[in-house]
Amino acid sequence: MSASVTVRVPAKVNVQLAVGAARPDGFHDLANVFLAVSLFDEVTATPADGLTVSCEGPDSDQVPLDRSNLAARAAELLAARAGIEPAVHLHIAKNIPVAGGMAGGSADGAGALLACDLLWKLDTPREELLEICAELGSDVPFSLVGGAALGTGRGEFLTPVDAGRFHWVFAVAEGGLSTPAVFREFDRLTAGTDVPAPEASPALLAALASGDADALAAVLPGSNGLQAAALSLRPQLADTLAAGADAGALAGLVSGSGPTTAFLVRDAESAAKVAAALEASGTCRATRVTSSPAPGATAVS
Ligand SMILES: C[C@@](CO)(OP(=O)(O)O)[C@H](O)COP(=O)(O)OP(=O)(O)OC[C@H]1O[C@@H](n2ccc(N)nc2=O)[C@H](O)[C@@H]1O
Ligand SMILES: Nc1ncnc2c1ncn2[C@@H]1O[C@H](COP(=O)(O)OP(=O)(O)O)[C@@H](O)[C@H]1O
Repeated sequence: MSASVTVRVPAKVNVQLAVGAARPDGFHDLANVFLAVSLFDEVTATPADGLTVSCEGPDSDQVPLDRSNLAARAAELLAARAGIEPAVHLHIAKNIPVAGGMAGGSADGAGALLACDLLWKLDTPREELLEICAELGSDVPFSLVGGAALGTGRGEFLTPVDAGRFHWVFAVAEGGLSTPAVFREFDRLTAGTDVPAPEASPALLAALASGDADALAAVLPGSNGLQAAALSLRPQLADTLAAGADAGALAGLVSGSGPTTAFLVRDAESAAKVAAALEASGTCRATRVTSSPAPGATAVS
């Protein structure tokens, strides 16, 4: 019998993020078109006496190792439902930027949930796993499912959508941005205006399904409703977006709440060139070359 289970989980970019007005519970209704990209964290669950977390990777010093870690919270919630002790060590191999708008914490939560479910042989129905994900956070259900999906409600109700293959370069910023702070800035910037109910764009969904990079590039500008708020809190991101455009990206946008920026490029060759130019521009800390769609949480051992 294997002594541990490792699950690989993708990062995401939001090709559309339509944001409604703040709800009474403080959340915002969204039309959130999620796309999983080939940048992965890995979560390994190993039997242990208690619940512990460790993390390795370039940003690992920014990851909490206590029970506030979403991976630990996932193990606790699953164990409580099953009526067992969360006796597991969770090791996170982290590649997804922390507090970068790429759902890295959500990925680890979904990864830990699946890893513990397999380790403890619980065989929890998919629907129940998705309920636990939604309890962990708005983005966590999508991390489990991956691919491409429209998220409604606060992003937790998912409908799969068609997506062709696309190539992306991500520019990782220095430091993170707090998701609640970006939503608060959205509220400040839209105060006194009529914020329409969020709706997925049929043109964007058609472009996503077509796999035609030029068609998707044409509809990406303005598709992220949090971009103005992220730029307001981090004006330097405008320089990164300009550097990506100068480097030949077909389109650029802030990834979710930022501060990572995402650049749609034509192919793998163009991705390498755009990544090199972005790194040389001095407007970002690092780059990651990816493609989409990527699968959701998947056991690899
Ligand atoms: C903005 C998005 C876009 O996919 O992700 P990031 O770009 O940060 O990764 C998500 O909506 C983030 O989802 P997630 O990071 O899971 O957020 P949660 O833990 O559920 O909520 C954190 C906080 O963000 C705000 N929040 C989140 C989701 C939502 N629909 N409305 C909100 O106002 C609330 O202030 C909430 O207290
Ligand atoms: N496993 C985890 N990985 C990263 N951050 C985590 C994790 N668990 C909890 N966090 C907390 O969540 C915050 C948001 O992290 P993250 O999910 O990476 O960003 P974003 O919400 O922008 O996608 C971090 O600053 C950190 O305090």
